[in-house]
Amino acid sequence: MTLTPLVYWAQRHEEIFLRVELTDAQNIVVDVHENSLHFRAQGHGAKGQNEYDFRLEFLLPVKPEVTHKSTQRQVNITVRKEQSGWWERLVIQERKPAFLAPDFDRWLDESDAEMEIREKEERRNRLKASRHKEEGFVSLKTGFLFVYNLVQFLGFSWIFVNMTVRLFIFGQDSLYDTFHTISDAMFLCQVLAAVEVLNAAFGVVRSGVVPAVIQVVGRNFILFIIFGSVEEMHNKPVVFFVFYLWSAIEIFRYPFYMLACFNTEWKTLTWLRYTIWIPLYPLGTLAEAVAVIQSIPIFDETKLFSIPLPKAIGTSVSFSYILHIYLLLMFLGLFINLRHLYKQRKKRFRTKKRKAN
Ligand SMILES: CCCCCCCCCCCCC[C@@H](O)CC(=O)SCCNC(=O)CCNC(=O)[C@H](O)C(C)(C)COP(=O)(O)OP(=O)(O)OC[C@H]1O[C@@H](n2cnc3c(N)ncnc32)[C@H](O)[C@@H]1OP(=O)(O)O
Repeated sequence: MTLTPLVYWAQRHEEIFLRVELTDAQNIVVDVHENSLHFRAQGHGAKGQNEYDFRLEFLLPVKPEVTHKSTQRQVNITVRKEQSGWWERLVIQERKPAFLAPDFDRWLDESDAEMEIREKEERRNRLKASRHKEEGFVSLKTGFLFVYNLVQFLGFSWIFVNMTVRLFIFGQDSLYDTFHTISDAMFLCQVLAAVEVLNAAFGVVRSGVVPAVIQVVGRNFILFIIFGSVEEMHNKPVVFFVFYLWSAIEIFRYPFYMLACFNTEWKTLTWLRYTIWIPLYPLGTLAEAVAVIQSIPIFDETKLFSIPLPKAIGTSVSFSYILHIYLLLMFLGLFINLRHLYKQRKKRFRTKKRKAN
């Protein structure tokens, strides 16, 4: 014998919710045909473990597609109304079937349901507005990063091309006047590079703050203190090697970032950005260390930046002591950044491989 389960119902403007009181329901069949719903399942209901069945003739047309979800305690059915609106009752007959009752857990009267719709609408509008704001911020950020990367790319390309052409034309002689011909452009690019520390610190890009600080402070120390403030260093060939090694990576790194701004990549460029630091970084650090070592006797002689001691002690502390400490810091910085770049490389090529699989 088939039995009828208890069915609770509630409505919204768009849909009907039915809750069928059946525990551990199995073999559930829910059919909607010509506005009538037929339910059949086995489960544990008011009359114990049995086959349960019911039929409902809806008051108004409904859509034929129906969704149902069973939990351990009940089966929840959602039927969509053909036309949005409020029904004065669920079924066509005026006397409701005995097994049907309002679902007070979900029950709303018409005005409450309208309020719910309004709230939903407001929530949707708020979400849309915040998405618009976010999109605005993203496009502003992308525009800013693109322009920044473009300026740096142009700056470092000018430096690299200029030095290469001069090397071809003037040969070894070009090594001695790098500072005079290139330093203004390098000052500009390296001052701008401070933006990279801010970008990392404020989360504009996903780079590490410490590696960015080491990179920018390290280079600017060499550029402004060792080269910029010591005239005797201006015509040393080491300036050529430092500037050339710095710009050799940047002519690949910045275009790589420019493409990244538009979620695009060119595989060769990605490979170059994440590979050529392997020889360049140690060589660049070595060239910087040579510059520091060459500047030590000059600082000793000129007493530039020396720290005066109280009169009772006499003399002053030469800046060269700071430079000795800096040489140690350089190798610590080199280690931190090599490790960081190695991790970035591994991450980049690992994710790429995974995506390809
Ligand atoms: C306070 C104490 C200071 C003490 C100082 C001590 C001195 C230490 C001296 C150390 C020696 C320095 C030697 C050095 O000067 C020598 C040379 O430079 S030689 C030349 C070779 N050099 C290089 O190869 C280094 C080049 N520089 C860098 O790679 C970066 O500056 C570095 C911070 C080291 C690493 O970059 P980052 O952490 O940003 O890694 P990614 O490039 O992989 O970027 C991560 C993600 O962020 C996105 N991103 C980053 N920047 C931008 C941007 N401008 N525009 C758009 N997108 C950007 C990037 O796309 C990555 O995104 P995703 O993760 O989605 O792929």
